[in-house]
Amino acid sequence: MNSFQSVFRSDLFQGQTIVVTGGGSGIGRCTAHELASLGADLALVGRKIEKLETVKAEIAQTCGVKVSIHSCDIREEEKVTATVAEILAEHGKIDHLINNAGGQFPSPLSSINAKGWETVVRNNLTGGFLMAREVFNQYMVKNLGKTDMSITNIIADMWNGMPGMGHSGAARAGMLNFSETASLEWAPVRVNAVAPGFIASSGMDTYPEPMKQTIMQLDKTIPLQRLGLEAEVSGVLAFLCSPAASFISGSCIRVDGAAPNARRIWPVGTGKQNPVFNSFHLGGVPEVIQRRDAERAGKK
Ligand SMILES: CCCCCCC/C=C/C(=O)SCCNC(=O)CCNC(=O)[C@H](O)C(C)(C)COP(=O)(O)OP(=O)(O)OC[C@H]1O[C@@H](n2cnc3c(N)ncnc32)[C@H](O)[C@@H]1OP(=O)(O)O
Ligand SMILES: NC(=O)C1=CN([C@@H]2O[C@H](COP(=O)(O)OP(=O)(O)OC[C@H]3O[C@@H](n4cnc5c(N)ncnc54)[C@H](OP(=O)(O)O)[C@@H]3O)[C@@H](O)[C@H]2O)C=CC1
Repeated sequence: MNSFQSVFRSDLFQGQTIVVTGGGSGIGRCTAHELASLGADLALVGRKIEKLETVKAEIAQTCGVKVSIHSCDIREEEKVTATVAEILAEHGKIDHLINNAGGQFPSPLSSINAKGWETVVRNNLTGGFLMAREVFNQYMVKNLGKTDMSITNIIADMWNGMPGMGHSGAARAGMLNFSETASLEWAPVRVNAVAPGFIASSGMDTYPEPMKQTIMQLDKTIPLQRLGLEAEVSGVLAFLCSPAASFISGSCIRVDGAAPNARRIWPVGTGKQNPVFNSFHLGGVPEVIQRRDAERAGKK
């Protein structure tokens, strides 16, 4: 990625500092490029410093914004407190926090032990809470009303449950509720959630090959007929930090191609490629009903 072409105005975040957790790969890396291309100074947080160094070097090739990098496991309370203090010492301010770091291991519920459950809940709920609390307490609460500030929590499109993702789904549901409560307690700081569906991100490479193959074939079940792109999430994250979203708080924006709307009762899409849809908008007795009645009659 040599340069990021954003749809937003190139000086949108000039003079602002934005913290992106998980900025070393996938959606976080893409978001870092997008925000930097819009003039934001960045603080990138992740466990592996080498990944953050690479993204910092990539951004340095394309724009002159300030980028600081911070090795921190967001599950470690003391480390999070120290990291936010470090960011403030370097940048002097935090206008927006994008709580993107997260992840899980796929496993059926019956095989998850207490340590594994705890690991994933800490990664996708406690860690985001700690980051948000520290950014709010150390900076935002002292600057309320002076400028538009926001916190955006990445969750995941796991509505109605997802086999293999029980621990993560429970944590993400918690993160959504945390976002809603924080939007009440911390106003006028805007607190929102973004729920990506299946995104073809580098994060997908962490899954075993058979699962990746299954995910690649999910495009047929998604109404928009494809997986999402990292940039389609980063665009929404940039929007939520921008003045265009100044009256949006306590919300969750889904970025999922309408995947949860397709309940797999019948095929998705309209027009000739969808035999079920065709069968009942032409008037008369739909073909499916005729077939059902014929089958029933045959069974008598
Ligand atoms: C079904 C479709 C799936 C699509 C989902 C779509 C939505 C979501 C998409 C994404 O999230 S994309 C992002 C992808 N990236 C990741 O998910 C990150 C990959 N995972 C990790 O980095 C790590 O697994 C972790 C979750 C951060 C945990 O790492 P950590 O180093 O902290 O823990 P470990 O020491 O490895 O393990 C601790 C503990 O957890 C249990 N455990 C770990 N792995 C497994 C496993 N594969 N199966 C069962 N249990 C596991 C276990 O109790 C570990 O303790 P020990 O046994 O090692 O003592
Ligand atoms: N791709 C998808 O389809 C979807 C992704 N999501 C979520 O979006 C977010 C980004 O995912 P994606 O870019 O795809 O995947 P990645 O695995 O590429 O990104 C996750 C990032 O989070 C960092 N991270 C993970 N755990 C911690 C931790 N404990 N402390 C600090 N940093 C951590 C990782 O860096 P490091 O290893 O250096 O710590 C990594 O850079 C995640 O929360 C993911 O669960 C949600 C729905 C769908």
